[in-house]
Amino acid sequence: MTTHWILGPGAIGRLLAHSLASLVEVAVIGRRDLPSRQLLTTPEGEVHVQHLTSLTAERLVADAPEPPAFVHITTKAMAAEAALSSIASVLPPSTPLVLWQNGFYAQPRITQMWPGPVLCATTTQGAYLTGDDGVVYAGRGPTFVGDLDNQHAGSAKALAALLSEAGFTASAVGDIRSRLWQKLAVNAAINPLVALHGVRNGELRGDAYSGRVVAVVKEVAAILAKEGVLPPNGGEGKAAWLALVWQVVENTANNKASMLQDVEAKRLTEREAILGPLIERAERYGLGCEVLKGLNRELALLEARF
Ligand SMILES: NC(=O)C1=CN([C@@H]2O[C@H](COP(=O)(O)OP(=O)(O)OC[C@H]3O[C@@H](n4cnc5c(N)ncnc54)[C@H](OP(=O)(O)O)[C@@H]3O)[C@@H](O)[C@H]2O)C=CC1
Ligand SMILES: CC(C)(CO)C(=O)C(=O)O
Repeated sequence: MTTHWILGPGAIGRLLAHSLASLVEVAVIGRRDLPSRQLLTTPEGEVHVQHLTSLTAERLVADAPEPPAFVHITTKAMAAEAALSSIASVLPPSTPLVLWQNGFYAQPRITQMWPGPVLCATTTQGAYLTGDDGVVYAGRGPTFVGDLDNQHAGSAKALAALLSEAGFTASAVGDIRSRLWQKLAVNAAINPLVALHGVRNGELRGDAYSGRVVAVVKEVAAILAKEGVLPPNGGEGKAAWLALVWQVVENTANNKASMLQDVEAKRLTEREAILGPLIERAERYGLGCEVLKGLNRELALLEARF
């Protein structure tokens, strides 16, 4: 049996571990010990119990086990590089990595520094933790896999096939870069506003926030046009981005977005991975991004109080 290491035993990491465990050998690696008896609550409310091999990075490095076929990095975006460094000494440099982060921060950095294949996965599967021994699989959604330079189509295809067998709806794609930016655009329009104002996604439709959503999308659409990311669904410019954002707001109206959950738990948000790349590109292309900068500043001030 091949082995997959899952580095970052959070919501997505544990969902992945539960899903893959019957097909490949799985080890979940974190910063602290977790119980091996783990619960998964399905979207239909069924509870499955599974024993997962879980160990700390420190213990893994001390044991120096046989190298894995894949390492999935399932930390938050800003933690991905530190997590990888913590186990890099026991990884052959040719080990394929799979990055599951939102945003466009970890992906280009790790692709540039890691000698082996680096696949990126973008998913709309939804999951959240209920403690050290439980994860709720909150909603099903597609997963796309590919690498930023389109050099590893074979690995992406093999991984997508395995993920599909494990119950994900996964496809290998040749445009993962655009898909990551597309998700980032939606996250930039929704997450900071709901996190700052403590509201569910659907409330963005009201008069208090809708103008601010439009203002964010206007800046994002201009930046992505310069970046060469095509507007979604074959549409044109800002209108197409806005239509996508309102569609996601509608579909997730009752959601507490991930950034709001982070703020409520007083955890650092993924603002640097979502707003950061947009602001950096805007500055590179000489475009205004005062709205994005303002949101970033407000979030930074909020985080400073944690
Ligand atoms: N949850 C979801 O529904 C979705 C999440 N995503 C994306 O997936 C990524 C992960 O999100 P999610 O699973 O929700 O996040 P979580 O916060 O639930 O999980 C992150 C995990 O990473 C661990 N971690 C942090 N630093 C390290 C380290 N140095 N070494 C090992 N483990 C570490 C944390 O452990 P500790 O307890 O020690 O802090 C935690 O278990 C994010 O980029 C998110 O945007 C994408 C789509 C959906
Ligand atoms: C699409 C959205 C905004 C759904 O809540 C999301 O991806 C998130 O919460 O991070």
